Amino acid sequence: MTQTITTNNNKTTLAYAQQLDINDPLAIIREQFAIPKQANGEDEYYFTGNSLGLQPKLAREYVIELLDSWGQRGVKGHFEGDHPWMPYHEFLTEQSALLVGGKNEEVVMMNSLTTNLHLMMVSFYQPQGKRSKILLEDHAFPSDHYAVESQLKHHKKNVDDNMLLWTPRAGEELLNHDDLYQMIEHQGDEIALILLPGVQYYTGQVLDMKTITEKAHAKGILVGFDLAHAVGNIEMALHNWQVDFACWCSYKYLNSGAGSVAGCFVHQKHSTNTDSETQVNRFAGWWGHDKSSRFKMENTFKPIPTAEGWQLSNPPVLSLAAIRGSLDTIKMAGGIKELRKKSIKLTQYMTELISSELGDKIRIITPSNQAERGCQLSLMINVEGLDGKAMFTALEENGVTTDWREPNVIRVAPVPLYNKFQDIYHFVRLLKECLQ
Ligand SMILES: Cc1ncc(COP(=O)(O)O)c(C=O)c1O
Ligand SMILES: Nc1ccccc1C(=O)C[C@H](N)C(=O)O
Repeated sequence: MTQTITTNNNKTTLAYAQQLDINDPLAIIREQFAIPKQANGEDEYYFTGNSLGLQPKLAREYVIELLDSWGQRGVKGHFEGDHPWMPYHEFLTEQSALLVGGKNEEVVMMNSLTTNLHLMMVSFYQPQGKRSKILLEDHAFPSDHYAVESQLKHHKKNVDDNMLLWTPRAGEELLNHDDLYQMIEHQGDEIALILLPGVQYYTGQVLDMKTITEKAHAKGILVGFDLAHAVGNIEMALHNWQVDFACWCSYKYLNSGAGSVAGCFVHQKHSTNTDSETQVNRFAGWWGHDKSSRFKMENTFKPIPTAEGWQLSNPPVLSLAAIRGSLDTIKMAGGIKELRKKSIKLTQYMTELISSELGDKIRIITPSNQAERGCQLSLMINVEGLDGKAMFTALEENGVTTDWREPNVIRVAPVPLYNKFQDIYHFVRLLKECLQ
């Protein structure tokens, strides 16, 4: 396709995007990733790090290293080598804690996201008397809905009466925090748990986790966050915000491969009590048991007094190896602070280019304020007779990978670890051509 972008001002030229790439201190990190190719052999314009992140070369290297250790050592690999499997999850703790702003004692990589949501609700959804409701948002990722609904049923609670939904106002896509605060104010003593995303998967809206937690706690409500779209994307301070728990997956902005092991945060205030009568109840397994006596094979569960005390099984170490490779790559880039700096520039540039090149043909439903959005922009096609799904397909045929989410949004996420400013230039150019 020819380049049809107009050059009425500097920002709309390819040269401008090239200049941004030259001045980008993180540009070199792209080389640490495997970039999928188009049929013509050129790099894809990949914008779906919000669904599945690209493969870090270190992830591959560490997985192969682990396979070799298994091949060479057999069972002795649990205890031998540079990265023995027994404590393998511990190699991930420090970097994971930095990503969510938790203490090392508050973070553990284990299980999968929805599994962890369930385990956390077992511990932190304890309906008592009229305080029996769970508040979530109406458009929460379906898995979260199903998890909440099944937890209510598990407690023999009527779902319609006990699922409280925070819904955008009529005709709006974004959630209005004032509406949530009103619900907390007026129905707070009926709510046992608030479970919300850190970043909403459909609109890309960042929620004010700090204020939500404060307001909920003032009414005696526990708060958990699903950070699938937040971790590795925005900066967080879960410990200081006093968040009770959080769960996230590692295959989006954490680039650890499909279905890779997930993360979990449990605030210190809930884990230090190991008294068998008064400790926070949980579904327990041997990997959560005190490490020094784990192999004594005794029947009394003594939880590790940290988030690790919620582990069930010895983890799939091949997956942990991929996560370690990804976390080391993020560290190489300078951590989440540096990623966020570039991310803000990428989304800002994309917003400006869409606005100047496509005007009102595209409506960005993601908040325009930087504090309320991360990498992802959610686009609606605003042209009579053109449907978004067809546009998504046309982009795909031109080497642009985005994703389509029903009912009518194309999600694009320029990711600071591996996206170039030039990717954005080409995305807008091709979108413009597809729209014509
Ligand atoms: C917000 C959110 N919650 C839950 C899930 C489900 O995750 P998993 O399949 O890893 O349990 C996803 C992604 O698939 C998600 O984006
Ligand atoms: N794990 C997957 C497997 C297959 C297809 C999509 C996913 C996703 O992760 C979707 C993502 N959570 C989303 O925000 O849409």
